[in-house]
Parts: sequence; C-alpha cells; structure tokens
Amino acid sequence: MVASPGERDVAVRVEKAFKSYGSSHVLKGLDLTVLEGTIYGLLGPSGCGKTTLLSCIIGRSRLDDGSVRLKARRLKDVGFMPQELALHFQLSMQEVFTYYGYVFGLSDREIRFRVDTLVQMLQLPPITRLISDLSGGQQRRVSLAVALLHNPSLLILDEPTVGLDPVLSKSIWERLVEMAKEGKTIIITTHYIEEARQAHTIGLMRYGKLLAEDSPNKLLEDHNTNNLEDVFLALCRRDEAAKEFKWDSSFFSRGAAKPTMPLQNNSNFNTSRFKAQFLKNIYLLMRNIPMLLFTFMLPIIVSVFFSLAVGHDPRHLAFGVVNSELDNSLINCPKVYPTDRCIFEDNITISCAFIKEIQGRDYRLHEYSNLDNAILDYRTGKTYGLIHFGSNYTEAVQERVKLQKDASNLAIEQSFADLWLDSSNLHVLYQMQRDFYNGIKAAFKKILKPCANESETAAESLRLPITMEQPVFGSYDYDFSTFCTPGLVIIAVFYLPTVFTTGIIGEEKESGVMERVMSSGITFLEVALSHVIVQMTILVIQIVELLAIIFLVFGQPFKGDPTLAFALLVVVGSQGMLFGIILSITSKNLTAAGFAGIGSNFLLMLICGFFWALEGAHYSIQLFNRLVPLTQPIISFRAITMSYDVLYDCNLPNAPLNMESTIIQEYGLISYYLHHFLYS
Ligand SMILES: Nc1ncnc2c1ncn2[C@@H]1O[C@H](COP(=O)(O)OP(=O)(O)OP(=O)(O)O)[C@@H](O)[C@H]1O
Repeated sequence: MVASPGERDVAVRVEKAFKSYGSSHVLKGLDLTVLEGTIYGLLGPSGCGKTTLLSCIIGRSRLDDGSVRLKARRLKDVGFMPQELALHFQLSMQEVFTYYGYVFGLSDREIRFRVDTLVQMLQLPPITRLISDLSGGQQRRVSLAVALLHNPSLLILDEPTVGLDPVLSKSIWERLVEMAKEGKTIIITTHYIEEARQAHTIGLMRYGKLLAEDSPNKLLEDHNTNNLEDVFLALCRRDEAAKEFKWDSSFFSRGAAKPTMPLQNNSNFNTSRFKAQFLKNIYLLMRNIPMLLFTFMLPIIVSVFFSLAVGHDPRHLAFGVVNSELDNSLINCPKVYPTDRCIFEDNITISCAFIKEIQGRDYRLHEYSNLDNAILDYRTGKTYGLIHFGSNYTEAVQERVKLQKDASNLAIEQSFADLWLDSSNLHVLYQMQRDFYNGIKAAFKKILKPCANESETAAESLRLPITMEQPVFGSYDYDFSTFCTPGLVIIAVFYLPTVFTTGIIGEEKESGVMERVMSSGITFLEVALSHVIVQMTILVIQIVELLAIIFLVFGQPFKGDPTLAFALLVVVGSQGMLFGIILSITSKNLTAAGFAGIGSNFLLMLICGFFWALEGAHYSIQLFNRLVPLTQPIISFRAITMSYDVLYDCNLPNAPLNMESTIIQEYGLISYYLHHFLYS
C-alpha cells in the first residue's frame, strides 16, 4: 500500500462513500486518497461508478453517506473535463476559449497566452474553426484544453484519451506527468488499463468499491506480473471469492452524508462570468441563423395566418331559393328594390325584398323551380340552406300586417316562408341565422317606410317589443376574430419565450454544457440574468411585430392605452420565460421538455377562455380556470383592446370601492394592478 500520507499532502480524500440511484447502488463504501502533485488513475469497467464518484468529488452530486474532502477551496482551482464533450457546437474554438476564460476570470491577454500554449501542446487546429467542424478526436482535445485553460491545481479528467490516436494519447500523458511534477494533482479515468502505468497511483474499481489502490509498480510486483490487466483480473477473481458479504438495503439508508466542504465561488454574481454568459448567448444567437429567423418570423407568420384565417364570417355560401310567387325571381325581381313602394300597394312582390337583402349579404343563391330538387341539393350538402316562399306569400303578409289580430288563419299560415339551415357547422349556422334575421328585419323596414301613417303604426307594432341599446363594454359590430385576438396575442407572447428558453437551456442541459458550466462556477443568477436580457430584447421585437400586424395591418380594434398593453405583454412574456426555465430544469431531457411544453399548451389553451367564454366551461373547470397563468392576462388584454375607455376614464385610485371591484371583474386583475403601477 502507499505509505500513509500526512493530511497536508492529501489533495482529495473520499471516505466510506455511498451513493444510490433509486434501487441501484453505485458507490458502496468506497475509500480513495489522492496525494498532492500526483496522477491518480481510476480504472474500472463501464458502469462501475467512476463518473458518479468524480461528480461527487467536484460537488455536482451529493453522496448518500460518507465524505469527500478537497484541499482545493475554490471552484477555479479545479479543472473538470466531463466524459461527454459538453461544448457549444455552434461556437468557434476561439469563442469557447474566450467564454471559459471569462468564466474563470482570466484577462484577454491571459486567455491568448494560455490558448497559444494549449493549441501547441494538444496539436489543435486553427482556433477560428467551429467546434461542429472538428473531428471527434479534435473535439475531445478542445474539451481537455477547456479544463486546462485556467491552469488549475486539481484536474479531474473523465476519459480524456477516448478516441485519440495512441501517439497523441502518449503525448497527453507526458504533459500530465510534467504537470504533476509542477505540483498539480490529476485524477484521470480510463478504460485503457495499460496507459495508466504512468500514473503515480492506480485505483482499481469494481461494482462501486476499490479492489486496490497502490502504485502501478507495487501492484505488478505483488501479483508477480508485468501486465496491469492481469492484476485487475486477479483482483476481480479474489473479489468474486469474497462475495459472501451481502449488501443489504439497510446499508444504503444510513442517513445523510457527512457535510462536505463545498468549493467556494467567491460571489453569487461576478461581472466577468456574467459577461462570458451574455456574450456566449449573443454568439449562439448570431451563429444560429435559422433559429434567429424562426424567432422573428414566427410572430409574423402566426399573426398573418390568424388574421387571414380565423374569426371572419364565412362568405359566398351556396343557398337555395324556391319562390312560388314569381318564376325566375333572381332574374325577374327588380335589380334594386324600389324604396318608394309601400307594402300595401298592388303588384308588389315581398319575397323580392327579402331575396335582395340576402343577396346583399354575399350568398351564392341558386334558384329552383321545384322544392323537391332544392331539398335534395340541400340534403346532399350542395347548399347550406334553403328558403321557400309560398305562392300567396305577398297577399298573406299584406293581410297579416294590415289586419293583425283580425287576419285569417290561412293568411297567417301562408305568411311564413320556410327556412332550412345546415347545422353541421356551428359558426355557419349562427351566421345564417343572424343574416336571415337581420335581412328580414331590414327588408320589412324598407317596405314599411313609404306607407301612410296609419300603416306605419301597424308596421311598428310588428317589431319585437325590445330595444337594443348601445353596449357599455365592447361593440355589437365586433366579430369572432375580435374576441379571439387578445387570446392569440397573449398565448403567442407567453409561448414564444417558453419555446426559446426551453430550447436554449434544455439543449445546454442535454449536451452536458450546463453541468460543465455550473461546475466551472457560473451561478444560476448569472445564467438566468444573461438569458433574460437577451430574451427580453427578442420579446420586445416579437411584441411589436405581433401588435403591428394584428392592429395596424389587419385593423383589429384597439381602443385602450398602448403603454398599458405593452406592459401587460412584457409581464406575460416574463411568465412564459419563467415557465420555459422551469420546464427545462425539471424535464429529464429536451424531448421531455418539448412534450411537456406542447401538452401544457393544449391544456392551457382549452381552459384559458381564448376562444370560448370562461362562464361556458363545466363547473369543475370554472373552479380554477381563472387561476391558470393565461386567463387573467387574456381578460385584461381583451379589456384594454376592446373597451378600455371606461377603465381609462374613471380615475382608478379615487374610484368608489364598488367601481373598483367592477373594474377588477371586467378588466382583470393584471390590468388593474398595472394601471395602478403605471399611473398612480
Ligand atoms: N443520474 C442517474 N440516474 C440513474 N442511474 C444512474 C445515473 N447516473 C449513473 N447511473 C448509473 O450508475 C451506474 C454507474 O454509472 P457511472 O456513469 O458512474 O459509471 P462509469 O464507471 O463512469 O461508466 P463508464 O465508464 O461507462 O462511463 C450505472 O449503472 C449507471 O447506469
């Protein structure tokens, strides 16, 4: 065994380390000692727990039991090369080195000097090359160079020589030996047992514990061989024979690990690290032109397609007409219905007045001489509906209007036109009902107007006994698209940052870059803040695009205060960004984050009142649909765009209490508080 070292010479000491992932026990009471200024070769088959151990040593994972003690105190004293490449593939080597240089607080001059040395030592290609354009071996050497960049006193390298040609591996080992002579401590894992001969100490690991820990020469001597693989084989056989010791589960639930001194980071926020992170985000954005185009084109595409496709009244619908009181009425009715002829005059055809009104509402009318043929076409879906005027329609309506309660039963019966409407499409049905109701009302108004006074009274009595007053909120002229537009804007402004944030952070997490960056000392605050600044800039442009296209180009009504609308959208975008951060952090990988994002999008869209009144949802949904993050912003934005003038006029801070509660109900909490924030 290695002579028992004094505590001063120990760079890393792991004692009785236990670590499990669920029921899989990875580290099983492992002890390991690495002396300062030495190379420690950690050898073992795949899956024996080497990476897990390294992760616990640098503090990225916590032991379940046992302890890890490091002589190094600061994160910048440690250089870590993870097993996966963990590099930004879209960046150039120069940008990667600059990034990590700033992360470790190096000046531009120091970075240049270190990069020149490393390029020579690791035989790297010109540093202007993109990482994605390098070969696998070159990428691994860049990853190693990143770990060496800040000249740390403790180097932890997880399989640095995988995939490298033997000549280069040899030269890397020679350089590691030199570094150890300079006082650096190096822990290196490898599958290539023989290359570890150059290490000062070898730890042979199997099933989560060390079978032996000694100098290579001592191990060879003890086993009377000149081949390390034979040593490992002999130790494995001995381990098999000693398997009577059983690992029962109680062994792995021994309470919390002893506190391990964490590596210090100096501060939660550091300007150099923030600059590194911010510049890296800008580089990544500029390098990824398709993503940049997608980011800026998506709001335009969404708003244009929405404005063109959604909410407008269906037009040019095919509609059947059977007029038994006039042959070929589409041709024979007067082109413009005469406005000076009273309903009671002779030789007037009231059905023509209705047909003209319907034509004016943009229907494609097909006239049939035979009701059966018209019904057949309606039933086979060739027309959306059918109206039939009986042969005595005009006389019957005249008698009914003139005599009213004294009109004959026959006249009343014949004064009804028959209307069939296709109900398979709700929007089409509502529109046809509205058009026919309004058309007949308008036609009546026209043919009653030129009549003498007494007839006018009779005509007035035909009106429904109700008067529609001007609405306080909104307008009767708004169509379905006016109702849906605020929802679309809010959903877009929420989900655009969600997609972007999840993509950027999720990709960094998946590729191992986030792990590497965090173990290099970058804090969550620095990651989040640099991301927020870039994302906010993008968001502002996206909001302007959306608003300009929907409200300026397509002329959706906007009655309120643009500043309040903009402030509301920035709040919603920030919510979306936060949601993206939560999704990418909590999801196992980018695919899972994508699924969670799409799933939540569907769910939230259904219950947020985007295209259907919240009051129309089932009682169980109404218990919480106002609490989901999109609902209040949609209510608020709808209020701002459609009827904000009431809120704007009523000087909120001094409004009576009941007025405030009305406003909160009508305009949504967010408008209310934002208005207070901006104007009180
Ligand atoms: N996050 C995790 N969740 C669940 N199991 C894990 C996790 N990380 C590692 N493991 C499991 O722990 C065991 C040890 O993995 P580890 O990566 O430490 O092995 P290794 O010795 O480094 O292997 P290799 O040489 O192939 O990299 C493996 O069985 C692995 O599947």
